[in-house]
Amino acid sequence: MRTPVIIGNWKMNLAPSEAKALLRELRELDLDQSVEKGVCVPAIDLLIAEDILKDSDIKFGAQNMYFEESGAYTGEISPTMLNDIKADYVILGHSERREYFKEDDELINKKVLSALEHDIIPILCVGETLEERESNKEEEKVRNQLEKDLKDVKDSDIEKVIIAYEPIWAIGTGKTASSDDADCMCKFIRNYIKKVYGEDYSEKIRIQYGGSMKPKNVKELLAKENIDGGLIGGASLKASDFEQLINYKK
Ligand SMILES: O=C[C@H](O)COP(=O)(O)O
Repeated sequence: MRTPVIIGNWKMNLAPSEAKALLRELRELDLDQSVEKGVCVPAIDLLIAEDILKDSDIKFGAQNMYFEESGAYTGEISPTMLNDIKADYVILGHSERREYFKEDDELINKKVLSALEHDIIPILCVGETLEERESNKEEEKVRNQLEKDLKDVKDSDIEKVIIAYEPIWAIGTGKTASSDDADCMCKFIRNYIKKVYGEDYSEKIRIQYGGSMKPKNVKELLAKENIDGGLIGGASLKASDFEQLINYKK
C-alpha cells in the first residue's frame, strides 16, 4: 500500500513576505494525516519554510539544485545546503528547467544521483510535448527520459525516488490529461521500473501526476490504480485549494 504524496510546486511565485503568509496559513489547516504532503518553494523561501513548517507534518523542498557540494557555481544551491536546512525533497528535471534552462538528461541524472547520495528525495519529472503525444511518441519519450535520468540508480535507492508524470501540454494550461490517459502513462512508468528493478520495487515506487490538477479533478485522478499523488503548480498557491487537494479523500 503506497502512501499518497501531494506536493506543491510554487515555481517562481511568492516572495518571502508572501511565502510567510501562505506557510502560516497552511500550518493551521486540518490536513489528512494519511497523505504525505509538502511544498517546494523558491530558493529564497527555503529558510522560511524550514522555520514555519518545523513543527508540522508538512514537508518542504527545493525546486532545483546542483549536483556538487560546493564550489565556484554562481547562482546554484547544493545538496549539502539543502541538508543543512533539513529539506526533504528536490524537484529535478521539471519540463520548465529542461526547456528554459536547457537542462539535459545527463545533468538531470547527476542531480538525481547526488540527491540520493545526500538523502534528499528526488521528485523526477518526465513527460511528453503535445506534438509527441499527437504522433503517439509519448511512451518512447518517457522511456528515454527514464533510461537516462535514472542511469546508475541502485536497486536500494529506487523506491526513494518519486516520479512525476507531467504531460507538458497539461502544465498551467487548464487542460488535464484524462484520468485514464494519466493512469495509463503512470502504469507505463511502473512497468518500466518493474522491468529494470523488479516487481517489488515497482509496487513500492510512487508516481505522481502533474498538470492542471485542481480540487475538482483530484479525486478522479487519485482514484486510479497507478496514480499515487500529485505535483501541483497553480493550485498550490492558495491555502483553500491546497487544503482541498490534500483532503481529497474527505
Ligand atoms: O510542477 C507542477 C506542474 O508543472 C503542474 O503545474 P500546474 O498545476 O500549474 O499545471
